[in-house]
Amino acid sequence: MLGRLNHVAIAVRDIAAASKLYRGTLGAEVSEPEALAEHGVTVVFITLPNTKIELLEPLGPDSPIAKFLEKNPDGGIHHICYEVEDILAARDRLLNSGARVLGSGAPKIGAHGKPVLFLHPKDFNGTLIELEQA
Ligand SMILES: CC[C@H](C(=O)O)C(=O)SCCNC(=O)CCNC(=O)[C@H](O)C(C)(C)COP(=O)(O)OP(=O)(O)OC[C@H]1O[C@@H](n2cnc3c(N)ncnc32)[C@H](O)[C@@H]1OP(=O)(O)O
Ligand SMILES: [Co+2]
Repeated sequence: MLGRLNHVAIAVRDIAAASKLYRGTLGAEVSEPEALAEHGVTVVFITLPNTKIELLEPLGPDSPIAKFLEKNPDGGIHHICYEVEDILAARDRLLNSGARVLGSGAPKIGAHGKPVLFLHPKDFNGTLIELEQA
């Protein structure tokens, strides 16, 4: 079911400073910040030869990133995103297996304009998994 690793997401307090670090110190290609109010994040993507790094800064009062940073003050790896060929078939397979699909279970549109779903970290070795329609 799982396709390529689409991105690894890192929660940061200051996305401008983190972008400068990746662009300057690490010499990486970093996109411009994009506010995704419906997800409570400001996001940039760092393009790598084989995948991307997603930097996430809290946006708004109910951001999941703000809550994550309360427990992880220095930031850190927030989630990993796998591509799937058919996100609805993937969702149904996961639900049938007893795994928790977060939210209503209906995919939302993510930063790449594709449908995404999230799976509860407690069901997957303490790792928040995002699935994105390939
Ligand atoms: C979609 C746009 C963009 C894209 O790529 O396209 C993004 O990726 S946006 C990313 C931000 N959106 C989300 O993260 C949505 C999914 N997340 C959630 O629904 C929540 O954050 C959830 C359910 C993972 C946790 O929320 P909750 O309010 O329950 O917070 P708690 O601190 O109470 O967490 C409960 C429990 O889970 C552990 N936890 C929380 N976040 C993570 C994490 N990122 N990785 C691993 N574990 C996590 C937390 O420590 C708690 O464990 P406990 O042992 O009870 O302390
Ligand atoms: Co993501």
